Amino acid sequence: MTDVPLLPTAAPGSTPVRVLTIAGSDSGGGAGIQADLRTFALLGLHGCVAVTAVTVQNSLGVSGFQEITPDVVAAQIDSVVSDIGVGATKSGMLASAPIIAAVADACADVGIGRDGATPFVLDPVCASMHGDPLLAGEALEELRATLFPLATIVTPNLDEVRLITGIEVVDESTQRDAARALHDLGPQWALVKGGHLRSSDQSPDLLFDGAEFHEFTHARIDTGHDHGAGDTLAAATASALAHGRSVPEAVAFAKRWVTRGLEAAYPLGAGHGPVNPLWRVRITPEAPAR
Ligand SMILES: Nc1ncnc2c1ncn2[C@@H]1O[C@H](COP(=O)(O)OP(=O)(O)O)[C@@H](O)[C@H]1O
Ligand SMILES: Cc1ncc(COP(=O)(O)O)c(N)n1
Repeated sequence: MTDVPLLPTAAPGSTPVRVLTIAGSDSGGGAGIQADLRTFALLGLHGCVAVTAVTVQNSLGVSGFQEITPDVVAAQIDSVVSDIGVGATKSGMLASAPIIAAVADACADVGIGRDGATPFVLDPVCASMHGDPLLAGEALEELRATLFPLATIVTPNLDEVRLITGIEVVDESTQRDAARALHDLGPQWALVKGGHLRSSDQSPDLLFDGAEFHEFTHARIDTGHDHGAGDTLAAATASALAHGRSVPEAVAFAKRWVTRGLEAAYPLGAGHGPVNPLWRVRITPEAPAR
């Protein structure tokens, strides 16, 4: 099992480091806001949420979703930041162009993003792992134009890289091309995740800041239970950034965290089970399986 050095935790009774996720709800509990909150809690952070959409989802796929109105999404961000304060923010499913525009305005207003004080991890979620759309097609341009330039780091998977840049990543060289193209869209750092690089026995994630490449890799884990892997990686990155880690340190930490979660992933329902951060909870004696 992968060794994960953990983040410092607050003493009982003292306020933990806070972090905000702007994302959709997954009724199956494996991805989206639920994955983010599992990661935040098990790393000892206090997670706040701005819900963008409620999906009807289980291990087999997403059968529908209801968007939250853009003004309510923006108001959640403002409400949390003005009172509770957050050390970092991550976004996931944003559903539509009007929600993206409202998120961009709200983040800029409260100092979230590369020119503000609060680091912003932008996971440009376009579809679920089952291929069900989670972002309107016409919203891609809004994402590129308004949120990419605000991001401290963007974390697309290879399908999202293709949609955003038109580049098909098949090897190390095209992964570098994609990182350059993503960086040109304005984020401080671009991370091209290699989880979908099925031709490799590795899962190489490539980080680029316009000058230097950093690679984070691990041997590919043979599991069909990888639901929520991207959300978990982005949530752990935001958690480490909230603790003041640099971007390369935060990604290195998050890569180990998601790898450990993939090693401990469990079956759920008839489809894909989730990445599992619950390995952190050690209850003895072990409960019998149900
Ligand atoms: N089978 C696997 N073995 C090891 N790491 C994986 C595997 N699948 C995904 N990962 C890692 O999980 C994280 C999420 O990656 P990816 O699956 O590409 O994103 P998404 O969940 O957004 O589709 C990345 O760090 C990736 O390298
Ligand atoms: C609400 C929500 N957010 C994000 C994902 C992506 O996760 P995955 O790629 O594992 O399906 C999802 N399925 N649902």
